[in-house]
Amino acid sequence: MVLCALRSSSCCGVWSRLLQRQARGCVHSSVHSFNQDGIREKLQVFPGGSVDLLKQDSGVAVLTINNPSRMNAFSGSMMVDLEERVTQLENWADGKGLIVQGAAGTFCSGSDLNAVRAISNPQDGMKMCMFMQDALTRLLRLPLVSVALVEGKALGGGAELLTACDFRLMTSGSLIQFVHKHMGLVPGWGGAARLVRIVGSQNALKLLGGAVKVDSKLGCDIGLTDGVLEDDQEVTGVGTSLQRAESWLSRYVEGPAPVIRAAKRVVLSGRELPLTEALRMEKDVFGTVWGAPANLQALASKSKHR
Ligand SMILES: CCC(=O)SCCNC(=O)CCNC(=O)[C@H](O)C(C)(C)COP(=O)(O)OP(=O)(O)OC[C@H]1O[C@@H](n2cnc3c(N)ncnc32)[C@H](O)[C@@H]1OP(=O)(O)O
Repeated sequence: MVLCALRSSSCCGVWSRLLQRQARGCVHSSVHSFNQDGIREKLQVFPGGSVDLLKQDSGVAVLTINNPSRMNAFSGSMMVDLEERVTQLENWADGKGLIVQGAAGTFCSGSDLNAVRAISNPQDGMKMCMFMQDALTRLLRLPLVSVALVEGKALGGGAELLTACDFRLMTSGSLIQFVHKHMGLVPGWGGAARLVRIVGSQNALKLLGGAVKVDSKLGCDIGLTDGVLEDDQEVTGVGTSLQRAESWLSRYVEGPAPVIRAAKRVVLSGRELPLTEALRMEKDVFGTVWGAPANLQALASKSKHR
């Protein structure tokens, strides 16, 4: 993953502290007394559905939230699945891009309400929340350019999930809604913190406080959505939504994997670190591409950028 790959090139500062936490396997391990194995066991008690990963030769993987009979709600075992898929992606050295989608034409309806009812005590709720914060923080920090493909509905935790990608595409009939207020909740999977960074605090407060239904137009207007795809049924001859999402993503992942992954790393450090630390990190990442094969090949070809 991004942090693992940078381990050798940085030994101080904020990243170092993050690296130490990551090395212990969890974003929260040094913040809360958080026993990941304990919560994993509790989550496995609520089975159903799966989170499926397809790694393609193109360097673009597809992660599918798959529980169609419950509108792709996250069962407990799917939360564990998600964390395991993120680990697989962290270890995928050739990867460049990631598309996160829901199965059967809808994105994700959040937590499985059956599991939510069964673990409604605050202690277990907070453990689940820390587990998902960890998995989604690591998803966002992957050295892959990631895009959420939103078809149908993204509700509650489903809306939080899409904020853990670099970009969001919506099909024209799709809807994003942070319904937490209607459930007597606020986001807990890190969705509020990420939303503020994407749309700013004013818009984030409107979306959370009003449980506003965000269609593709509003999504584009406030910067939550990066592109709109026609619904599959409205389109003939231009492929499925997934194919169109792959086509949209292709311009950002075209080229050698080390360069694309380096681009994600410098953006990530710019987004997450104080300037001095980000500059140090940028220098370290720069050192991994300067004089490397892609750089030497470009110099030898005397390329022009017309
Ligand atoms: C982190 C905090 C959270 O995420 S709290 C959870 C927030 N999410 C919700 O409250 C979603 C509640 N569900 C809904 O509003 C509707 O089911 C939506 C998604 C709009 C779909 O409506 P509609 O197209 O009419 O289908 P439907 O209601 O018949 O649903 C089909 C079956 O799916 C189920 N389902 C749906 N969402 C969930 C969920 N989050 N957890 C568990 N089950 C869910 C429905 O109960 C329904 O099942 P069944 O066919 O009645 O057995």
